[in-house]
Amino acid sequence: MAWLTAHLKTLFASKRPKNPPKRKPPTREEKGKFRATDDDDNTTTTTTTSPSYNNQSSPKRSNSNRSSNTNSSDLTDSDLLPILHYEELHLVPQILTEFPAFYLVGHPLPPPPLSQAKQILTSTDSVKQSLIHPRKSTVRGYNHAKPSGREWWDYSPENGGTMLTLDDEEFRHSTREYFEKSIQLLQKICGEFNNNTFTESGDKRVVVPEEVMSDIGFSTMRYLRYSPTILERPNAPKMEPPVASSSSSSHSGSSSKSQQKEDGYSLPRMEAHTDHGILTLMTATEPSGLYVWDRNGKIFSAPPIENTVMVIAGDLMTHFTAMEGKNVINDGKEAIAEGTVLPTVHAVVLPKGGAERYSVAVFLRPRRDMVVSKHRVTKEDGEVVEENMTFGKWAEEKGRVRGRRCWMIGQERLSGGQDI
Ligand SMILES: O=C(O)CCC(=O)C(=O)O
Ligand SMILES: [Fe+2]
Repeated sequence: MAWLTAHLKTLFASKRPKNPPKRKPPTREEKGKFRATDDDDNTTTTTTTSPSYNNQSSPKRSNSNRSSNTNSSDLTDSDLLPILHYEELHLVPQILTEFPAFYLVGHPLPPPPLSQAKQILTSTDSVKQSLIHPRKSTVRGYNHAKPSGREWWDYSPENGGTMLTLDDEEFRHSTREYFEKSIQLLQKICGEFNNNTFTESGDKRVVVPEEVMSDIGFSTMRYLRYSPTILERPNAPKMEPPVASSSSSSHSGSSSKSQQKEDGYSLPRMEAHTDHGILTLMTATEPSGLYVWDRNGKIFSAPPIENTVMVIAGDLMTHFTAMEGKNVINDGKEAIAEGTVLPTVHAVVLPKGGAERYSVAVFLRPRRDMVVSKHRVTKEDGEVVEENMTFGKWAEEKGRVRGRRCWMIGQERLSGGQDI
């Protein structure tokens, strides 16, 4: 992992421009709240990270809530992600510049639909087949990445969530309800960016376009299953020694070719990546195996914590919070200010032991035709023109970056480069 950390450190060590988007700094009291603190004498066994807003109701992080491959006694306060109360959403813009993720407690969401994830992802093969999108979309309906031991189903909000779904009223109802409430919550968080970001002259700055708050755009919800049984392939030896990976793993599907060259010794996983959209809300079953990276390459374990959801930033949030007048696509690192939220690099590696993991991820995304930025293009005759870059094009372009699933700020686009 050390080389990876070092690599990410280099990539994210951006110099600080002089003209960052301004936010009112949190008060001392507020700062104390979003920094996780131990509130129990027995720090080696509880490693509690209770924000000080209300110790009575604050969630405990017990050892059983920790990732099974993390020894909690090795953890210090600075290894823990912050827990925020729903009433403190105004702190999110600040928190997301300091941490790659936060847990939210006291939110108005119903229980996460993890049993629904299990229900649909353990359906029969013929049901799964019937849930595959006619044009094989990897962001609608059923998909699998067998070499990575993972399968997933994406909700289709169009037509009231009645397409590519189970013929089960209860399933449909809870799926739709969780999706809609989660999107409302993420939109509210976006509103906090607009309420708490200021221009040089002290006026409120519209960071997230208003339409993101009023339109679900191309948002979706994903149910995922990670299981060693998905990795199993006919005629494959049960266990092979580890092989240095050529790292051309697929995020979005599998082919028989990729299955053949896949390492025999592997754990169910999702490769390190950033999400396309604005914000992602996540929740999962144990065992965890979810990790997030901060802007300095520091890795945090992000196990599920009861009654909380985790929120991370996607590529577009970086774009929205870039320096005024600068553009991540054209200006790379120069567009990154202190108040810019970087996209959260995250990965899942299931701990050894054979257990399954289910997760739910709700992605807030704008409409695909939303113009994200002006994009400089050099024409054949050498003339440089500005073209509109839509969200759809942005996402497509990212997909073309070979071997990369992270939008590497400040790196040359499409430059190839090392896999991570
Ligand atoms: O399974 C998880 O917790 C993460 C899923 C994820 O990162 C994704 O689908 O983009
Ligand atoms: Fe993701």
